[in-house]
Amino acid sequence: MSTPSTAPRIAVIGTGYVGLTTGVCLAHLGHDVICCDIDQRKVDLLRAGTAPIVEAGLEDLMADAVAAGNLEFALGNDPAVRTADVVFLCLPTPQGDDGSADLTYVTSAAREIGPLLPSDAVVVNKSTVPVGSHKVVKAALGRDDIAVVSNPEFLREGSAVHDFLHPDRVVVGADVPDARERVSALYSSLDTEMIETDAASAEAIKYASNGFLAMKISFINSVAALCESVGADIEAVARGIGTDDRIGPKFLKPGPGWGGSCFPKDSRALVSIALDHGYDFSLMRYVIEVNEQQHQRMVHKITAAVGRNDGDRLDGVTVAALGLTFKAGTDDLRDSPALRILRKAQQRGAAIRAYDPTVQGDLDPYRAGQVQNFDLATTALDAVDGADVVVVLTEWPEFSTLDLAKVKESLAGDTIVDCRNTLDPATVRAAGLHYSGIGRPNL
Ligand SMILES: NC(=O)C1=CN([C@@H]2O[C@H](COP(=O)(O)OP(=O)(O)OC[C@H]3O[C@@H](n4cnc5c(N)ncnc54)[C@H](O)[C@@H]3O)[C@@H](O)[C@H]2O)C=CC1
Ligand SMILES: O=C(O)[C@H]1O[C@H](OP(=O)(O)OP(=O)(O)OC[C@H]2O[C@@H](n3ccc(=O)[nH]c3=O)[C@H](O)[C@@H]2O)[C@H](O)[C@@H](O)[C@@H]1O
Repeated sequence: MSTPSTAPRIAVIGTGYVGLTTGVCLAHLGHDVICCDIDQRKVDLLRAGTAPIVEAGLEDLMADAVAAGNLEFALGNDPAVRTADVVFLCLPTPQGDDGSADLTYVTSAAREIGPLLPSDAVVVNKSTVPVGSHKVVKAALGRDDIAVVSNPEFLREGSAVHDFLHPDRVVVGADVPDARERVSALYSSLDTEMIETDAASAEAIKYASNGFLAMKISFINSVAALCESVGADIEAVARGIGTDDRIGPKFLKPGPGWGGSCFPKDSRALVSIALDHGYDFSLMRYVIEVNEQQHQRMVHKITAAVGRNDGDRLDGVTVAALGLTFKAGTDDLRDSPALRILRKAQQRGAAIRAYDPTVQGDLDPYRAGQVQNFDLATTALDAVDGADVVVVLTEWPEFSTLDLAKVKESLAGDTIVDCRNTLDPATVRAAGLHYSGIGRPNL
């Protein structure tokens, strides 16, 4: 795609999951984009044509956009922001000690770029930030002439490119109509619903979306627990309720509890935002509590699978953990339920031998720290060899086609705990193994 001569120049600050996807996709849509980051390793990889994250289709689109002359990468934000018409902030907003969102990355970048921006530039906040943050960003910029627009992002890791280019909606919130229109125009070639609103509502939409989705999963996990008690099958129940248009079939997959870089921090931030404004969002507090119970329920399943009682120690038990990322299709280990559950098993004395297709070879120090004290295997069967129990924690497709005869042969124990309902119980049983899933009847 060639760059139209009137194309706005876009600077994207932060090339993580959101920033890189945003930069690459906006360049793909024909805009003139420069992606900036302070991480030398990332910028070196990007300039060499390698995406630093696992994300379907991203590297190919990136190569096309670079070849078309629409996309560049820069170390640091100066001088890119000096000539930018629109600057996207795609910076981390991690959880602070009290559960609130930590805005430090966003405000320090805003303070840095404020004095550098040309007078007609617009700053777009794509990071997930508490309601009212547009005012905080504006104050940090220190510029009365620069409008701040909220344009929250709804992409999922693993399908980020698809989600960006085929969104259910694009939300653009600003208190200055002209700035809102300039940002909305960047998405004009997408066939989607545009939700144009004020900045505070746009910021609230993002937290309410993530909160609602987390609630849906906590709900289905609770129904799965009930199914186990009453002998019903959660797969049938989820199908039965999901066909009601008002409920919908998505986000009704039971599992080990929701995790990842956003739901855990955003659900807590929502509780914190509400409290700051005098409202006790008790529903959301329970959604979080149910999720924590779900992790604990998985540990109980592991304990039961090796013939121990609830609460017993797991000394002498080797757990073969299949999957470490917070879901399939991503290499992200941040707040992964798999890690939480395995750490709990470890605290009870279990040894962990883990396999994940994205946790291989030389890991960067952050990832290596996440899986510290795990024995890392290079194949699923290698992890299983001599273990006392197999626990499927991430729904990687390769686990649903495991050679169960070989598992049976090499496993010291006799049970697969399937925290993702990714295996067929009858096939597992036919291989001579016990099957323990989520909300599935024990036949
Ligand atoms: N990961 C996801 O799927 C989604 C994340 N979000 C939100 O988007 C925001 C960003 O999240 P991720 O992309 O996951 O974060 P990330 O941690 O993957 O990426 C952030 C990037 O910002 C860079 N950075 C930090 N300070 C900088 C500075 N001063 N100048 C330039 N670059 C700097 C870091 O080096 C890093 O590459 C967060 O608020 C998150 O809640 C929203 C939707 C989806
Ligand atoms: O703000 C964000 O960062 C993003 O958070 C989620 O995206 P993501 O964290 O990439 O992953 P999801 O696919 O939503 O899964 C989150 C967690 O819920 C779990 N999950 C999801 C769906 C389901 O039916 N059951 C279930 O247990 C997943 O395994 C995972 O642990 C949202 O889906 C995105 O819309 C949002 O932009």
